[in-house]
Amino acid sequence: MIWAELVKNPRVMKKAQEEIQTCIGIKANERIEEEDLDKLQYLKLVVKETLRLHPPAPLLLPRETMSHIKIQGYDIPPKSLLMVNAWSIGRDPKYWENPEEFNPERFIDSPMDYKGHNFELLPFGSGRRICPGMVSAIATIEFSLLNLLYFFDWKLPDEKKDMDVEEYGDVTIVKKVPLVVVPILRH
Ligand code: HEM
Repeated sequence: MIWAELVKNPRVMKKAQEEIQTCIGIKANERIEEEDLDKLQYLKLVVKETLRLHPPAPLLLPRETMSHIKIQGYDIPPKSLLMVNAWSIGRDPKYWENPEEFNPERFIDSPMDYKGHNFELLPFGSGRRICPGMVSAIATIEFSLLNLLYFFDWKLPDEKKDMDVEEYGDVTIVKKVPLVVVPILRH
């Protein structure tokens, strides 16, 4: 979904590429190293904003209550199945300004993170069942994104006017209509 959002929001794609240009420049050996990621702030915000709008596991994993509990005035009996809708929380106007807008800048100077402490942003869940693959997943996504933005510009095929960001799935979700974008070599 990152590519769908970046192609739909060329301003964001340009800004992420300008940051790469400024902070990494053109590398003589043409190899991006993992340490290069430390220099990039905006690219990380792009990933965070994508996970807010498009959490790949939108309902996390189900929980079962062990005892009688009360949540926001509702009585929940023991052994009830609870689902947490991270997708909907990530778009709730009570917590997010212009929630449908793809705007990585919303995280500038914000302590909000996806590590399970901020319940407004839960793409990896929270608590003792939080995703154990989070660090590895983030490193892989950021590193792949950096490589693809460093080496290529991306655009819609000529016959396409706009990029849709509709999703589809159940436990995990993917882009509903397969992504078609054209890479243009930069270096
Ligand atoms: C963007 C990538 C990923 C996302 C968004 C994601 C998201 C999640 C979420 C939401 C949960 C449920 C957490 C909860 O209910 O509190 C979960 C569980 C889990 N994830 Fe991930 N995950 C990702 C990548 C990975 C990777 C790369 C691995 C393994 C290398 C992994 C392994 C697991 C495992 C084993 C669990 C079950 C943990 C348990 O039930 O105790 N995930 N993940």
